Amino acid sequence: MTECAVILAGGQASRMGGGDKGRLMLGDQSLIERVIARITPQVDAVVLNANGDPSRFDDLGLPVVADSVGDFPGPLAGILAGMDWAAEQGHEWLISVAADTPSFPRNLVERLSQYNTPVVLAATPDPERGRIPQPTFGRWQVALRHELRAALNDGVRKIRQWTQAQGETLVIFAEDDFFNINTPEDLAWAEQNLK
Ligand SMILES: Nc1nc2c(ncn2[C@@H]2O[C@H](COP(=O)(O)OP(=O)(O)OP(=O)(O)O)[C@@H](O)[C@H]2O)c(=O)[nH]1
Repeated sequence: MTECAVILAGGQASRMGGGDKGRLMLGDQSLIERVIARITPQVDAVVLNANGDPSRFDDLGLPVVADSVGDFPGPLAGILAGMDWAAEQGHEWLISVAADTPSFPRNLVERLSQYNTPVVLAATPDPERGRIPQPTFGRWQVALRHELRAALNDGVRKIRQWTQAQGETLVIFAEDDFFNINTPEDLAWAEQNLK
């Protein structure tokens, strides 16, 4: 079974002051270069989800797909864009990862693919809440795209509002694997703590 992945880079990065968050440098590589390097060995094909002029990503050598629903509707629309691309390419399953999370697990796809339920999400352990879903990191059955499109057209925006209705499976990973970079302070922390 072939797996493909979408890198979600379609946000506005407002907490970072705008622009493409994935282009921020962390050490000698940008966030998105780190994400590409980490996901590529885990799947058969990778597509980038971003809005605006796609030619600004030409140097990355990946196909680029934009959101097809509204203006900045959130990552669920990026997952739909990835699913539509996956369907065109003949893939049955799609992995999603976020462009602002440079150190996600190297065994992400292996772990998520152990479950054959239509939606499988990564989660991290939490002493109080038990687990915290990381809903931009998931494995999605591409055939769900028609239902997802309908939900987005109905105004659904929160990923888990939709995934819980699909009977999501949560897979627990180690606590610090999904540190994501939202603010300049996060980037400074990552420069000190992430390799
Ligand atoms: N396709 C798509 N992806 C999005 C959208 N908004 C956020 N994302 C992606 O979802 C992930 C988490 O994004 P956030 O950090 O919550 O949002 P952001 O827009 O990147 O940053 P803020 O504006 O600071 O919240 C990142 O990979 C974003 O690129 C959107 O409207 N469309």
